[in-house]
Amino acid sequence: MIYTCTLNPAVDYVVRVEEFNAGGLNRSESADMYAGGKGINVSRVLKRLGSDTCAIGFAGGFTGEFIKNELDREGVFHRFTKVDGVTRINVKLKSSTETEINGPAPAISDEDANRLVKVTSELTERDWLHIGGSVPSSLPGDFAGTLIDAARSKGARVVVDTSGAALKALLPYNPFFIKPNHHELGELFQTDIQTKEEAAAIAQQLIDDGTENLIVSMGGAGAVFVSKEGAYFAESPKGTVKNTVGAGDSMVAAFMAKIDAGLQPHEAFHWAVAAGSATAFSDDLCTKEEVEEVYKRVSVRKAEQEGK
Ligand SMILES: Nc1ncnc2c1ncn2[C@@H]1O[C@H](COP(=O)(O)OP(=O)(O)OP(=O)(O)O)[C@@H](O)[C@H]1O
Ligand SMILES: O=P(O)(O)OC[C@@]1(O)O[C@H](CO)[C@@H](O)[C@@H]1O
Repeated sequence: MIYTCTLNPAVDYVVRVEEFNAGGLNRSESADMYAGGKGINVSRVLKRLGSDTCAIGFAGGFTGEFIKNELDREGVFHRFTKVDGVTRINVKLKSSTETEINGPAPAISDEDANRLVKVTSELTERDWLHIGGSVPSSLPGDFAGTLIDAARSKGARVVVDTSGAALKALLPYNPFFIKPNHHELGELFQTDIQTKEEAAAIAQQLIDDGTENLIVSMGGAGAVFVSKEGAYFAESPKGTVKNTVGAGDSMVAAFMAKIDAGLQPHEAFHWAVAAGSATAFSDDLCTKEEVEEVYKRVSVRKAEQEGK
């Protein structure tokens, strides 16, 4: 079972405004609400791809109920730790550009935090623990590490999808898989990554330090995969981009689903890029059929090794 842990879930409120006028009254043409947050997106895609998954994390208030109802509607198992506060609403404004306003997390009590640690300590060596997204500021700084220790002590495989200081703090846990985008990877090394070759060279340093598999996503420019077996480059297929929210999460879901199904990592990478692009080309997250169609249009090649 692939457990996804979203410490700070959200209702994603997606509004479309033809021409956004900052400081004026805008009327939206459409407004849609989705159960959001990185782990929740990953679980929704895993379910669509046919993998066993369960979403965990903290949820509270009417927004927490909305998320649970939506997951029930899609048949996604969940086991959230109920908190007293209200789960946030994140505004995703689609106009000529995409603007995001992500809300703050509700306060999490020590008792609720301990209840979630107990859930991850019940995993087994057949399970995965994916931890994604921002960490509520009321939690201890090393909370995600505590969850990882609890899951690892039972033999579970750990995947981390955070950024900035949170990602830096979790790298010493040697995750099985991480997927920063090129900005997030550059931020870790205080550099600006422009090309796939630069991304691969920096990713290699993290592999040398103990991360097992790493995808660097680069939006419409494609992605890079690095492991001990070498580096691969993928080109994103062309298409009409409707929504990139959750494109990265779709990649993570497809990579885990295909590894869990026994595929080689570079093959799972090919599916990951297809899932990311399939989500970018649809209004909501990708479906299995969309991923299969886009897969045929993704090209992956092994990177030349230096000196060859
Ligand atoms: N314009 C695009 N055209 C085609 N594919 C795209 C485009 N933008 C994103 N993708 C696909 O989605 C993947 C992930 O995109 P990106 O690098 O933006 O991830 P991200 O920053 O983690 O996204 P998010 O945090 O919004 O989920 C890319 O590697 C690519 O496969
Ligand atoms: O504020 P965080 O936790 O970093 O990111 C949350 C979020 O932007 O990530 C998902 C897309 O990856 C959205 O569903 C959600 O709103």
